[in-house]
Amino acid sequence: MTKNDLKIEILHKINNKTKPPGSLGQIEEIALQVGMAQKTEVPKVDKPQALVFGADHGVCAEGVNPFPQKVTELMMANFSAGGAAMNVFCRSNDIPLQIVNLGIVNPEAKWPNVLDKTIAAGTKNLRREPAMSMIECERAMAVGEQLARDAVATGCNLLIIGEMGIGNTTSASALLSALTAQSAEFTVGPGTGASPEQIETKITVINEALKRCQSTDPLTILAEVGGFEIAAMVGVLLTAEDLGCVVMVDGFISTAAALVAFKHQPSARDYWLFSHASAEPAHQLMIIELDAKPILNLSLHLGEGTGAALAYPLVKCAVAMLNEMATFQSAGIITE
Ligand SMILES: O=C(O)c1ccc[n+]([C@@H]2O[C@H](COP(=O)([O-])O)[C@@H](O)[C@H]2O)c1
Ligand SMILES: Cc1cc2nc[nH]c2cc1C
Repeated sequence: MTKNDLKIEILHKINNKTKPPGSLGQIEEIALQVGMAQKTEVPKVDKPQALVFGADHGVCAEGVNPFPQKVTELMMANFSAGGAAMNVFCRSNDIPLQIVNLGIVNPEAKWPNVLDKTIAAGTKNLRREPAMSMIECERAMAVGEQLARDAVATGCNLLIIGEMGIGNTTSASALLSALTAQSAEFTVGPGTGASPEQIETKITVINEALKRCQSTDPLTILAEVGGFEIAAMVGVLLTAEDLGCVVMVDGFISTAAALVAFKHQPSARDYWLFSHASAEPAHQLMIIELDAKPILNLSLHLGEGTGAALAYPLVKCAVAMLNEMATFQSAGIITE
């Protein structure tokens, strides 16, 4: 069956359900997108897998973040113990959660239930030099790709991505600026609660990084101003198309990863669901650039994959609608 034939078939199925046409709004669009991604009119999202990537950022040396860098490590311990918001939401919605350490400043730190895929003890300071070498960036992307492949090989039919890394809103804003030629004044925001002075510093830091990094290649830009956890998410997002697996994108930082992946491989975008509109103001600019339609709008700005874990039940309902809801014919409802 061609792609277009499948689309017509799924739309026909949705339109014959016992409801006025289009009355389930975006739920109908989600059902269509998941069916198209899985190349079937009977898709499944009953085996989700959340992958949350943690890493530290050298740019913290510039004082761009209100919370101390050490919080990345402390939060890894919190994830390990099951106490973070993402642990709670995943447990509530029966989503298996894998935390992955891509490289925090303390190389000694190890935790139960946290996969150690350390690339280096945090990135370099992107104000002064490339955050990663191209080799490090490719290695981090390969971690994401391999985990996505392993998950799908063991039956996963929906991936959720999230991140944790103090300082990573500066990377996300820098990626947005570099990829869309928008000045840092428009792409920088409060992150975890930056003061007006810290926001000014973020803008200066990004402007200096952009002066150094003149490349237009998305993966070079990723290495220059991104982070290990962002690169790992890019790896997952780029693999989705090959796997025919939907990836649920979370907030500001994971959408920055989506922007990198989209600029590198535009066709992969059809495999991503945007779970929510982040309260970080420049997320809106990313959403416009990606022509995305976030599912939720709850003023979230935590990251970790929390928005995606919260939106997952709606995706489940969209698929259940497609698979289980009666049609006018099966319910015996005659309309003419
Ligand atoms: O996902 C979002 O929309 C979001 C918006 C602002 C902050 N965060 C989280 O906050 C951390 C980065 O914030 P900052 O201020 O240290 O750059 C990082 O761990 C992110 O997960 C996440
Ligand atoms: C406590 C805390 C938890 C987080 N989770 C994701 N980003 C975070 C940032 C902070 C500061």
